[in-house]
Amino acid sequence: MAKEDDRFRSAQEGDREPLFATRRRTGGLVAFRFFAASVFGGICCIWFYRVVEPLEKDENRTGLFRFIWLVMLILEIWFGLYWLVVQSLRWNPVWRSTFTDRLSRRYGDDLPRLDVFVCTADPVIEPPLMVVNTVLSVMALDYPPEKLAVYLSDDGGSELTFYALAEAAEFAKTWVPFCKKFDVEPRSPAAYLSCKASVLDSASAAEVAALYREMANRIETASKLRRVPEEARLKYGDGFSQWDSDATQRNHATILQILIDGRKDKTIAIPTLVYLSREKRPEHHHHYKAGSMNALLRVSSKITCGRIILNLDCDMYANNSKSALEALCILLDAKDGKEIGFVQFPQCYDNLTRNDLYGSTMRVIADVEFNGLDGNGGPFYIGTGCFHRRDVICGRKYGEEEVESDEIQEIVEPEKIKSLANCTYEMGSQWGKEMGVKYGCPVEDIITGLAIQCRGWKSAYLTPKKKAFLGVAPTNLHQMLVQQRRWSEGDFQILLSEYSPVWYAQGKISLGLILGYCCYCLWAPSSVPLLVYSVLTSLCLLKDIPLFPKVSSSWFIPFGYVTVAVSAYSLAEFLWCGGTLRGWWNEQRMWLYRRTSSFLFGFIDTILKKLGVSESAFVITAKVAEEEAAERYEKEIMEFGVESPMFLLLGTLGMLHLFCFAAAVMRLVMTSRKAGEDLQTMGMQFVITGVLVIINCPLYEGMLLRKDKGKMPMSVTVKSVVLALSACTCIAFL
Ligand SMILES: O=c1ccn([C@@H]2O[C@H](COP(=O)(O)OP(=O)(O)O[C@H]3O[C@H](CO)[C@@H](O)[C@H](O)[C@H]3O)[C@@H](O)[C@H]2O)c(=O)[nH]1
Ligand SMILES: [Mn+2]
Repeated sequence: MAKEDDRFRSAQEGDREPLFATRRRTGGLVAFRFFAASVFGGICCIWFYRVVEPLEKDENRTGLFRFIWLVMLILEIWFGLYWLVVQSLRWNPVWRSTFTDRLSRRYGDDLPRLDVFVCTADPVIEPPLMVVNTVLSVMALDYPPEKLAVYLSDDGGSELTFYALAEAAEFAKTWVPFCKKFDVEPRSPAAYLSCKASVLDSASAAEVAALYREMANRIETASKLRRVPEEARLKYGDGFSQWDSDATQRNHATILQILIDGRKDKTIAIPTLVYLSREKRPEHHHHYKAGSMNALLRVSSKITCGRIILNLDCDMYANNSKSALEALCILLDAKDGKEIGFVQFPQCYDNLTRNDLYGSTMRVIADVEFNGLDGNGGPFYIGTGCFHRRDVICGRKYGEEEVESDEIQEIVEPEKIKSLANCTYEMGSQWGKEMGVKYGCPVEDIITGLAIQCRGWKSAYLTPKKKAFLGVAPTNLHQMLVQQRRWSEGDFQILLSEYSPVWYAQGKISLGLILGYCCYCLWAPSSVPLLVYSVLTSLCLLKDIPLFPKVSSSWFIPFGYVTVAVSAYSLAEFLWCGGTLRGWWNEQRMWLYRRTSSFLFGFIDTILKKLGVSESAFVITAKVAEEEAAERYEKEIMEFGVESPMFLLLGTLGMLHLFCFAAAVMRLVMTSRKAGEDLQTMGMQFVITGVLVIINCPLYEGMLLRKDKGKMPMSVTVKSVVLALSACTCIAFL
């Protein structure tokens, strides 16, 4: 690496100035640690109460009651320890800032080659027009075009996507120079034209807009008809001829087309653009996105071989044209930057509604927790918006010398390169294991990032004011839950895998970072305690069994303090990250739903996979919604609509809490003489179940009141009510 850096360094003044700065928090941190200690004190009191209380008044307590008490103790120990682990994310946060002016002064246009990998997999739920907008936005990045190459990996093997990319290659000749000349932002044409419609005063802007609309029309018509226009087939014949007549999404040869070749024609000011659809055969596992990333790594190494790689999902367009320069400020920094293997930007979205009904922003994760991870050694690699050093993602350990790779030796013809993307290429090799992105895990990104960190690299988290990349967040509950199920399952698999942060990473990364990984890797198992705790609380309310100290007792203080302190802190944090009160409330609901459905299913999936019963799959998140559903999303009306076991579980739980709460209130009213006494002993349970009922309101509405297509399917509602009612009846007469 030293050699490389020397080559890029011009002997100018100010060479020693760092290209980025790292800021730590000081004042607030002490207050936070003090607060955290007080909460932990409360948690210890709760544990203590659970242990000593049954010893004190033991008389009329049955075996069942003691058993429940023991369960509560175990659960509270779990919650307390989990809370402790989560504190690692807040213990030592850092913020990075970059000096792009210094970078330009030092390097000018003498920057390393940058290869951008965009992945798409399905022309129906990832519309080609959206994909090419992402591609165009990165082609127009503020970066010397002869040093930039954009690769689109199409796991859908779709002629429509190829056609759209060919159209985009034409349009880029107008779009890229236009962006640079007028310094427009953002550089996704769709985003630019929709948000800046009023600024289109110059003649050239109007011309570009018209050109874009024509192209968009052609692409959308083709997508709608699912047919490529004949004249395009003729025009891009050598591309289309690579599709065999019997090619399908899961069974086709490698298709590789260099649409714009910056190697041959050094005068054009447009980045290289390449379409790749790796070979797929039913008898070979394709390893989802990880497989396509590795194919891209190999193929690009024979075309442009960028020293730096940016990975993007097909919906994540570049919103900030300086992001590449910002990332290079870290990767080219001669001192602290040398140990950094990758630079991660947060995953942000441009289709969010005000109160973020599905909690898609993951505000606190992006604005608090990842800075915490950075302070402990570096954020995770999250699959999109990440700049890697090529040889690091390919397997280089920290301390080893970088292989010089920046000048392309010879131009290899595409026909020769194709074999690198064939199914059999990886057989018997280290690809997917020690080389490239790892296989076998639904969150290939997280495990790959962990492996890189275990090889001695740090990573850095960059959050420029102007968001670097914007994508499409899931717009309905089911998709959200499915996505979270994949994540929780994948993270839990990592915990149990040979790369487990607990054993494998020991001594390789800091304790804080190990705990940081654990927070997410424990998502799936944390579903069980929450489920048991909430159901037990409600059922015991129904049975009139007190589980918590009397409201008037001093033992109540720690319970009250921990609950209030933790909620208030989470609310403050949420507001501080720019959220709304409603948004926080929605987030709490999603917290509950994720945990009691996605994470539980993720947990079960993982166990089944370990037992060899099932394989985990990568369910792609749709990036489009049908019109009515999109309207409901805009109005923040919760979308159910499909029959899903996860909904059945949520519905049953919701109904169970409702019945228990209703029954307990009725009892309170009927026995009004001792109502005060009852409220004292059952107070905490009334509050917990009451909150569960209030938070479930949109669910009840969807099950019982709504008539639109997004309501809960009747079958799910009926099953949920029957299940919850039978459970309550059984328990009531137990
Ligand atoms: O067989 C596949 C499946 C998916 N993809 C692409 O992978 C990306 C991510 O898929 P998406 O359905 O959008 O999943 P998300 O949950 O939104 O993705 C997050 O989580 C994934 C891991 O679970 C990471 O791979 C992603 O980078 C990260 O953004 C998309 O561009 C897909 O086109 C492929 O290329 N091939
Ligand atoms: Mn996505």
